[in-house]
Order: sequence, then C-alpha cells, then structure tokens
Amino acid sequence: MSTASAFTPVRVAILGASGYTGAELMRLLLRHPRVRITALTGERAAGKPVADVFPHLAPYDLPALTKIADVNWDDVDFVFCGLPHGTTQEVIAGLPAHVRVCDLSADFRLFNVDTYAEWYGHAHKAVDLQETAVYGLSEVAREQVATARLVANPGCYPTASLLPLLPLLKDGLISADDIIIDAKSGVSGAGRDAKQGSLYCEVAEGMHAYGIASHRHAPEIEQGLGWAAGRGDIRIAFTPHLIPMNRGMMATTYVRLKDGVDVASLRTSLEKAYAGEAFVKVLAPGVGPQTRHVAGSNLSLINVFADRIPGRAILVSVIDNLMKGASGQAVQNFNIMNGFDETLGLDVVPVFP
Ligand SMILES: NC(=O)C1=CN([C@@H]2O[C@H](COP(=O)(O)OP(=O)(O)OC[C@H]3O[C@@H](n4cnc5c(N)ncnc54)[C@H](OP(=O)(O)O)[C@@H]3O)[C@@H](O)[C@H]2O)C=CC1
Ligand SMILES: CC(=O)N[C@@H](CCC(=O)OP(=O)(O)O)C(=O)O
Repeated sequence: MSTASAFTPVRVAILGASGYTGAELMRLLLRHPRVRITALTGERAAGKPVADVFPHLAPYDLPALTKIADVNWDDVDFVFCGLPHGTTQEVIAGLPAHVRVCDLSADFRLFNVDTYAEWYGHAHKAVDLQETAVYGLSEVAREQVATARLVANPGCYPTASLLPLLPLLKDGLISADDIIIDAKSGVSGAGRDAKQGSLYCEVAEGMHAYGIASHRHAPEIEQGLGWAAGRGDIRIAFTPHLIPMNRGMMATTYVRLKDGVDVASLRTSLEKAYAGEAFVKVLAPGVGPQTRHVAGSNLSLINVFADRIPGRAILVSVIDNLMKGASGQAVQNFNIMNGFDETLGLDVVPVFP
C-alpha cells in the first residue's frame, strides 16, 4: 500500500520516527491525501526499515530510518520533530530556511527563555528562533499558526488543561488565582525509551502522583492562562498522575466562580468558544468525559459541573495524549499551516470500548 494523491503532495520528514509520537504521525500521514513521507529518522534505529521497529506498519511503503545528518533536505518541505526535549533546539536551528516545522517537544513552548532555563535546567540554545515560534494550541492560535515557520506543539497536559480554562478566563467568569488541576496520563506519555518508571511492575495495578508542585508543564499552563487573563503572574496547583493504561489523559480542574457567575454561564462560554470546532466538544449536562471516548482520535471532550461547595465548579476534559496531546494536534497544525481543511488525515472515529 502507498499513499496516492491527485494533488502535489507536501514532502514530509518525521524526525524521531522510531518513537511513539513518530509512529502516530506515520499512522495519520499515511492516510493524509496531501502528504508524501520522504524522510524518517531514528537515532538507535537508524538504518532499519520501519517494519523492523513497528511491525504494524509493515504493509506500508515507507522510507527506511536514517540519522538526521543523512536526510536530503532538497526532498523535504515540512518537518515534524518528535525528538526528546533538550535535543531539539539545535536540530531545528540547523534546518534549511525553506523547511517549515511543527515541533512536538517542549523546546520552543516557553516564550520566556529564562523561565525555560529555570524549568529545563539549561540555557535555551536557539533564542532567536524562539522569538519566531508560535504556540500551536490550534483552536486558539489558528491565525498565527497559519503563517508560522515554526510551531511549538503544546504539551499533552497543557492541551487538556487549557482547552476548558481559556474561554472561562477570557470571559472573566472564574478566578485566575484559585485553579487546581488534577491530571492523569497513560504511560505512552513517557515515550518509548526504556526507563525504570515505565516498567510494567512500576505502572501496572497501581497509580501514583509525580512531579508534585514541580512538573515542567506548570509554567506552560500558566503561560497560556496568563495570555487569557491578561496577567503574567498566575500560579496554579497542578498534580499529574501516571495511570496503568497505554494512552489517554484526563484533567479534572477545580475553579472558583467570580461573584454573580453560575455554572450555566460557564457552559455558555465553553459552547460559544468551541461552536463549530471539529475536535473540541462540550458534552451535554451531566455526561462525564472518559478517556475511552477519545482513544485514537483527535477529539477533546469537556464538561462542566457545579461543585457542592457554593461558588465553585469542576471541569473535566479528556484527550488521547498521543493524538490531541501530540501527533493529532501536530497534523491539525500542519493542515492549518498549509491552508488545508483542518480535519485532513484526522477523520478518525475513536476506538470504543
Ligand atoms: N508521548 C507523548 O504522549 C507526548 C510526547 N511529546 C513530546 O514529543 C517528543 C517525542 O516523544 P515520544 O515520541 O513519546 O518519544 P520517544 O522516546 O518514544 O521517541 C524519541 C525519538 O527521538 C529519537 N532520539 C532520541 N534521542 C535522539 C537524539 N539525541 N538525536 C536524534 N534522535 C533522537 C529516538 O530514536 P531511537 O529510539 O531510534 O533512538 C526516537 O525516534 C518528546 O519531546 C516528548 O516529550 C509531547 C506530547 C505528548
Ligand atoms: C506520562 C509522562 O511521563 N508524561 C510526560 C509528558 C509528556 C509530554 O507532553 O511531554 P513534553 O512536554 O516533553 O512534550 C511527563 O510527565 O514528562
């Protein structure tokens, strides 16, 4: 099987194709009518056919994995970069100018390079490029994404957290100073690399919080909230948890309503913000979003509930961390950057149950 297109295809390279987000990108782009995959890279997997690394892709006609240094850039228009954070800034800074980029790592997400250095433990290695990067939460930044050369694809926890919160802050309905995010992720969020924390015995039949009050996605979420609230000093309580499942992410967020605001107004704000959106849906009152409702798809399902404590509300949002939390949103941004219908390659119905 190979991709066929009646149009001139965009020639795409996936850096980090031997990782989980790379596999997800190949799954989506093989079905994308305007894409031809011309280069795939791996580090340890360089030199291997994709089928050796991902046998589920054996039926498809894909280039073999190479080192990044061996990519022929004359044959590439667009790069999806799925490398570990910290390795990406220098790689992207070294790409030829004609190539547009969607970076899935955290390397270009924080606009303030001092904040980046504080949370990532080293100075930013491409400060000039950082200034040109657009934070690609697709529904919020469409216009900037459309013309960007470099899009910083949001993190999975920030995507799940920001989608329900941004409209409510923009509309002035909730306090920016009392936001508590309790989030859970499937283990694929940690990537395919062998790590003790991803071993079966460490994650099966149990769950645990990690990065408590110290996870590097907190400043990314605060940056987005600050944009919506028009303030740079927002601090959140954010606790991620690792859950024994392959994919999926849930953010349960506790907020305080501004005086005179009720939960119905929150619902109206969310419905208005996401009316007509292909991938963000506000569920009917009382219906709880579940990770199994979005598995394998680019959907984000959200809902809002009255808390039993007066003046408070609870937001629940779910995404698939590898889709809307990574590769799905990256393809959505690719579509926006190329003027394509946003849903191309993403018309995937969730796998249920
Ligand atoms: N997994 C998720 O749900 C999400 C991931 N992200 C981010 O996306 C990026 C990719 O994540 P994911 O696919 O999960 O990670 P993986 O660990 O599964 O894959 C990493 C990829 O990068 C390659 N690689 C590793 N080190 C280097 C290096 N020094 N130089 C060149 N290539 C290298 C690996 O090659 P090889 O294996 O062949 O050595 C592999 O192809 C990360 O920055 C991650 O934080 C963002 C949102 C969600
Ligand atoms: C389960 C798990 O380990 N998840 C990762 C987040 C995945 C992600 O979005 O990370 P980036 O910011 O690097 O893109 C973590 O907590 O670090």
